[in-house]
Amino acid sequence: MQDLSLEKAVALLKEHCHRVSAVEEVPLLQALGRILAEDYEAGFDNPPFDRSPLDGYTFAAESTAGHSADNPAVFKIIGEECAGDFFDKAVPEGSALRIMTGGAIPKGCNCVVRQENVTAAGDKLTVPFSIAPYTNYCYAGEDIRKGTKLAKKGTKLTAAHIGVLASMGFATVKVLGNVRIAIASTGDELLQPGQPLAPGKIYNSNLYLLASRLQELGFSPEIVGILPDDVEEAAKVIAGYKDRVDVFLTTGGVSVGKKDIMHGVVEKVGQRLFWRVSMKPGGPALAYTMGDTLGIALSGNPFAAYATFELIAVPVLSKISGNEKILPERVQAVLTDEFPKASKGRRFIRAYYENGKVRLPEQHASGSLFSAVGCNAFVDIPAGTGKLAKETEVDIVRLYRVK
Ligand SMILES: Nc1nc2c(c(=O)[nH]1)N[C@H]1C(S)=C(S)[C@@H](COP(=O)(O)OP(=O)(O)OC[C@H]3O[C@@H](n4cnc5c(N)ncnc54)[C@H](O)[C@@H]3O)O[C@H]1N2
Ligand code: MOO
Repeated sequence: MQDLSLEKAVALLKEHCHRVSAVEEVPLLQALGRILAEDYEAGFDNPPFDRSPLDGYTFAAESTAGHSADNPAVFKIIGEECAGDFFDKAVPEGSALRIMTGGAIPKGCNCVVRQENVTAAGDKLTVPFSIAPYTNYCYAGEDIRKGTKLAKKGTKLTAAHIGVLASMGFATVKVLGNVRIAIASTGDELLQPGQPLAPGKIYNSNLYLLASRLQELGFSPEIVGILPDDVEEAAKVIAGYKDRVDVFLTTGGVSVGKKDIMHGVVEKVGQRLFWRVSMKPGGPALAYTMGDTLGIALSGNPFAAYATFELIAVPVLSKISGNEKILPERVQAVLTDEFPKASKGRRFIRAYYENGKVRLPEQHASGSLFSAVGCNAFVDIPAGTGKLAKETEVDIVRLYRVK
């Protein structure tokens, strides 16, 4: 089988997506972290009425013109209004209404004075100063004007979004349907963090990296754990997910080593779609179908797993979920550092992109993860490229929201 280009590999996987998830309507309190399936717009001004920001008195400010401590303005208090009440009559000139914070300012009034600054005795209010119209006055729509775009389709809902949607009366929201994803790592060398380190062993970082990245992208993967380097055993576990998940994601065991079990697993559980993609890192990526489930088996090297996850798996997850926002974005940028190695084949290197410029860390090995921290892009280096000098214009793949 000839190596496929990255684009062809992604296209092949997309052709085999059997399920595109349906939009769900969920109660607002269950929507945190979910992805909006449509744009949300304000249907009314919020607050819906002009209101008081203080506990005090409201009246027509004009009646205080020219008044002072020596010559205070005097009003007749004709009633009171708390937040939630609605005083539906107009307040006549020379009259005032006691009002609490959040109360609707009635007709005939256009200011509020703090109760500490005035004197009330029986129904007589004494105001020892003059006050300009619309002082201490909150307008309807001060927070959100009718028609404001509250959140766009594809937004991952944060606590603040949920609060805003609640303030606009939405009891439920339409979100993209959940994509069912299971994730496992393969390798007898792997230990779970928390276990004591032992000779020849390493900790399983891939599963933590990719499961977390999936969550960043708005997915909730099922964590399968570590599968042993044993075809029978691994195949048994993976076959248990057939048709139960949309995507079964693994790392490791896809190259040509003695323990590279995923080839044997695929023979047992499904049909191979491709093996090997013309790229570094992660070239030995393997993909298969298992009934309606897509299997994506990425290389074990942590940076290879990360890069191929973004470049191969994310476009597929974008298609299944209907969330185009998570797709890596292609832009051009100018290198601020040199990359001294020639690239025989197509290569993706980690980078930090900002304002048209792209910086490179020192370490680029597939087995090194640390230097990817803080990176937010990959440089896409075409096959047959020599050393890259500073100031070279390069193609960049920007990752979704990695800051
Ligand atoms: N003779 C050849 N050897 C290799 C080739 C080749 O073409 N011919 N390809 C190399 C390339 S490129 C890659 S990439 C790796 C891919 O190997 P596998 O995907 O089979 O992955 P493993 O062998 O299982 O692991 C590779 C490496 O990564 C470490 N690893 C694995 N899983 C994890 C994990 N969950 N967390 C952290 N680190 C992990 C593993 O211990 C190995 O060091 O093959 C090359 N070999
Ligand atoms: O993907 Mo391997 O990690 O290309 O060397």
